[in-house]
Amino acid sequence: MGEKNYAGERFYWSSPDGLTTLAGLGNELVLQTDYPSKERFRHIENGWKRFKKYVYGNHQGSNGTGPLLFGGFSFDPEKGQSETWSSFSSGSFFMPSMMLTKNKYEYSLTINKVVYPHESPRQCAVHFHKMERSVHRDGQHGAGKGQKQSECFLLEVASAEWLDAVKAATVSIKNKEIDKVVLAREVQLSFKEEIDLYSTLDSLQKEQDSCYIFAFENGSKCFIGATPERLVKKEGGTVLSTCLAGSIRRGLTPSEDLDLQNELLNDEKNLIEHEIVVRMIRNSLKDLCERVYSPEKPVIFKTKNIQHLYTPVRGYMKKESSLLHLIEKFHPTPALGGSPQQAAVEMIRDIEPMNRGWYAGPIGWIDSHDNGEFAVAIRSGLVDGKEAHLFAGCGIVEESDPAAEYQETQIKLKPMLSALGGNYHEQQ
Ligand SMILES: C=C(O[C@H]1C=CC=C(C(=O)O)[C@@H]1O)C(=O)O
Ligand SMILES: [Mg+2]
Repeated sequence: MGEKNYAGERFYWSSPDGLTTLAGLGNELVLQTDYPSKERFRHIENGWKRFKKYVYGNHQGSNGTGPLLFGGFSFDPEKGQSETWSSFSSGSFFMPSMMLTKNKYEYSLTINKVVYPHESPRQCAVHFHKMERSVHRDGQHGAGKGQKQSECFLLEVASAEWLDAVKAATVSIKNKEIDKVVLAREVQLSFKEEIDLYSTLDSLQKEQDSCYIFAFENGSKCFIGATPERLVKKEGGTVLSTCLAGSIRRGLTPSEDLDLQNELLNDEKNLIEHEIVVRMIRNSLKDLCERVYSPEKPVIFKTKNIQHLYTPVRGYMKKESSLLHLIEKFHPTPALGGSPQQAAVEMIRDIEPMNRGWYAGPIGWIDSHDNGEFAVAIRSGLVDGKEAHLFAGCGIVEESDPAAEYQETQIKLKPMLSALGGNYHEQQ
């Protein structure tokens, strides 16, 4: 919805448990940062704090209603700019002019307005009425025209270099320079026709119901995806994070699927990949929380195309720590970066043959009470007219085999390829 008045200024978010769905229109307030360091999290936080001092009324609505920010951060602010991501800052958030929230079965409409000194209360009241009426008028838009089987050329970017990088990483791990690093690659798509964002979102929503579905529109570009990985959810003093790392394909029959599940639960290479993430998240939370709970062993998490090892981690904070501070502590977890964190990020910067932009960065929302939820923007793509850039990565550990990791990225690309609905032809 909102295409006529708000194209380029829209977002969509839905969490897998169906608890919170948000659709926002219009950039009523924009907070952006280009700080090339961890300072970027505080920069956004300070901007939001300053703004909140002037928020009228004490909003006590349910989750994801009232004035809130939606946005995200790039993976690595020190990587430098690229043509593809040129309009994306290292952190960018907006408070929508209008937002529809669905909490399970309850719908709420939020209208935000920044009031300037010259505006009278009457003018504001007229504005709120107008906005509310526009929702009813605009409500019928948004059904996807359907882009199924649109012809599309698919170009694998630097896959030979990526395989070399995976090999080089396993050598560094054997030499004890690093424990784990996540390496990602890019695929470029050129469609004959404009990509239909509605159909894409619709397919993701239907096909990837165990994932967070997100779309962040920025001018003519839209960053969109279906990620299974929560970074952090904060509700009052309760913090929930999720470790998702270690993967295997889905079986073609229920019994093959179960065999693969058992194989993954007992596979040493994948258990190491996973354990490194759990250790880091647990330790980060222990610094901030008086109690941290997580099961001893991972369980299986399935999406339509892939199965993962999964460990939830929950903590109760000692003293209030902000959501953006939690993001600063966690990002990037070893599910996206590696371990040790700094060495892994530097290695990615040096040997990964692409610029991640917002891929694998934190994306989500934060309300005026500092509650909110962020996911890690994987299984995602940047859509621009007829073009799309898709990304997929793998956790590399000592036992990693480049060809097997390549296969894993192929599976991770499937959700976006399917949602975009192309009839794909490989371009050499
Ligand atoms: C980096 C990605 O996946 C991460 C999340 C889950 C499992 C992963 C793995 O098994 O390698 C990755 O760490 C991606 O999908 O691009
Ligand atoms: Mg893996």
